[in-house]
Amino acid sequence: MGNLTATRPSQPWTAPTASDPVTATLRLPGSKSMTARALVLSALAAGPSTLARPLRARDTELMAAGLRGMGAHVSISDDERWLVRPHPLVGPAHVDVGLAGTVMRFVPPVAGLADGQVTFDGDPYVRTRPLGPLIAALRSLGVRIDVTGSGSLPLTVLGTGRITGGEVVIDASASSQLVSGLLLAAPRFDRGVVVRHVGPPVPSAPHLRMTVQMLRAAGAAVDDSTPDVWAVEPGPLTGRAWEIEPDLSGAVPFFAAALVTGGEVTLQGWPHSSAQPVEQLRSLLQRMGGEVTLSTDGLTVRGTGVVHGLTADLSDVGELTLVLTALAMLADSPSVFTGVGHIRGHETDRLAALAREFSGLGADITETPDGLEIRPRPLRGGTFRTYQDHRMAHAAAVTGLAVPGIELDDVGCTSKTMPEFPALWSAMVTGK
Ligand SMILES: O=C(O)C1=C[C@@H](OP(=O)(O)O)[C@@H](O)[C@H](O)C1
Ligand SMILES: C=C(OP(=O)(O)O)C(=O)O
Repeated sequence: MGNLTATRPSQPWTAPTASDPVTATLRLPGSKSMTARALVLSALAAGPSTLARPLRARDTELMAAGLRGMGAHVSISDDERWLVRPHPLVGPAHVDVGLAGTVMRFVPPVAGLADGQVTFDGDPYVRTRPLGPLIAALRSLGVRIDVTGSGSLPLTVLGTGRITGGEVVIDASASSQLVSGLLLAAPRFDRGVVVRHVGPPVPSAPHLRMTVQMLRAAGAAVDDSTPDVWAVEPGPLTGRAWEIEPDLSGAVPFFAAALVTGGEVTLQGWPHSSAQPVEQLRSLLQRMGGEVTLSTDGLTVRGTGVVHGLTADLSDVGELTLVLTALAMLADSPSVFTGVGHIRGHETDRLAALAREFSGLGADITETPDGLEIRPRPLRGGTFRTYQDHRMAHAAAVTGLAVPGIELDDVGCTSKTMPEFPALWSAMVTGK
């Protein structure tokens, strides 16, 4: 385990401990997943688009820069409203994917539609994240790709301005993004696409539903009525005004603070109908002892200060595993999480990282092939390494509410999806 060296200087941080129940009303940044999809669909559309309240963070800025490098006009100077004016896509260009799964998997299909060469690379660790099935699928749909390194990245897409498309079989058990990437660009393929998944289950079903929903909102004809098969008709995408919802996964550590401290946290600006898995989250937090309500004020989570253990298959919501693990550490009974073997291929091997760092604080935690088993017992303060993983930092922050002296080696990794995390968190905990 252990990520390769990052270029960004690390930012040590001591997680604040809560002396009182946390009470906060928060306005949080936009959804990473919606911002990424809206940028891609807008760059491929026939007319201009706007993104209201997008996420400004490393992943989405890299997405904007990647599309801009291929010729799209993407203006992100206004925090509240980004503008995208499509323009014929051309190479040569270089796309820095950082550590972003969305950029590494959504942009290569777009590059196949560009006329010219587009090179891709990113942080050292991203080269280990699964990409092979997407490369193979794109090749079988008519895209020329040179893999120049020993793994999947770095690579060069030799775009010709068009992709034939058609039927393709893919094993997307490592990441739903392998399918989303193909679908988002597919309306612009000559024959559209029929993607058939064959293999162990595809994780993150809600993210695939978001892809289909946003494609349809942009005017694409998508058939997802057969399990594990997605068909996208060729046709123009329309430019539109995208309303980006607050990021639910980014809100989860704040909601967890309500459970741990017996407080109340409200996320403002939550829509009545959401593209994110709010019902799954509600059920998980309620089973752990929280109360989740939606009102005109927003989405509110209340806790009692007593957290219950949880046995759950988290395959739909793998990115929540880290904060739920922190909650499970503070629970009144054991927890068993399954269905998340694929998060070993996220920003770091998350199961190994969680087991290692929580063990270092005195936890009784066992890593299984596809999950974790946690038997709560008192934890002690100590160093918690984050491995460039924003959600490891979120987990450590939640633990620090109840355990004094949790020292993160680097909280700067939260810039991947929420640069303001340390400031927002400290303000919420200290009430200042
Ligand atoms: O499509 C998306 O926006 C995402 C899909 C999921 O990826 P995996 O299916 O690889 O888990 C999720 O974990 C990631 O944070 C965002
Ligand atoms: C898995 C995640 O990110 P990525 O989009 O880089 O896969 C995540 O944000 O938890």
